[in-house]
Amino acid sequence: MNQIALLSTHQAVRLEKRMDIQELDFFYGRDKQALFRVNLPIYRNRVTAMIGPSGCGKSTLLRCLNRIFELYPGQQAKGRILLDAQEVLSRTTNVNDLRARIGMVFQKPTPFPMSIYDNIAFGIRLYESLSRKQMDARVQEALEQAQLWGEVKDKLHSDAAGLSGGQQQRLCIARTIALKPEVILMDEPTSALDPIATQGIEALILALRERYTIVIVTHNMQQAARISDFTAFMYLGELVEFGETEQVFSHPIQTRTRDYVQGCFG
Ligand SMILES: Nc1ncnc2c1ncn2[C@@H]1O[C@H](COP(=O)(O)OP(=O)(O)OP(=O)(O)O)[C@@H](O)[C@H]1O
Repeated sequence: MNQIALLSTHQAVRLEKRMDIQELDFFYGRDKQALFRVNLPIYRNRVTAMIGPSGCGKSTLLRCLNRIFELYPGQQAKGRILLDAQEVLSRTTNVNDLRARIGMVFQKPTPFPMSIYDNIAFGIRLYESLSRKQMDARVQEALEQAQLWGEVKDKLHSDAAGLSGGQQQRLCIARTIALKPEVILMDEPTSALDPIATQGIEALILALRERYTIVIVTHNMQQAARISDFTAFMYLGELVEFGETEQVFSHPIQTRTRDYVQGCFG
């Protein structure tokens, strides 16, 4: 088992790596290199935030973790990414299975044009054939974990487009959870939401940490400070600093990190 002891501010805690990014380079076409030799551990049952100014490579890095970038021609990752012992970037890795193990939630809530129930059931049907009763239970479990069940249980067969923005984003999280992922990637999941809906999603992320490993890209440094255990600060495609969130924000080691978290640029 891949464990390390890390001395946190208050206590020594044992951490287990769920993913490990090693010497990762990323290219958009031939000429544009967007990531440079990134090394980063992702710890199990922790929230890792990626922060940094616009264009520094946060989303690119996130999109490498489940190989979603491969949906676009000309994009290439070089280096190594491990999910436990599995080589994420290997040609022999089945990307559909990988994307079930590593789910993704996007910036804008993107419910499918179908009922609330079918939004959840749709993805499950691609991977498993469940009886109606089993499917009902899975849909309910996913909506409960996403803290949406109470609000939608009486209208499961209504169009998902009728939900509020915050509810739609929780539905997208439920859709991801329903596939029983190990890791959930979130790319600016609250940037299209109002402050109340944002609070709801932040509380949900903290609750989900009990069961899942979460990686979140955020522009919002307060958000990173509120909800993450670890923070990675990126700049111009390089990982400048990685550490416990409290350390990165209160006692950054690198000058560029300090300038960024103190709002000197960004
Ligand atoms: N499809 C693309 N083709 C070419 N270059 C791209 C493409 N997508 C992103 N880039 C470039 O790659 C670099 C990293 O972009 P990326 O979107 O990962 O940054 P980011 O930190 O997530 O930015 P933001 O916070 O603005 O979303 C930038 O220089 C960007 O212009």
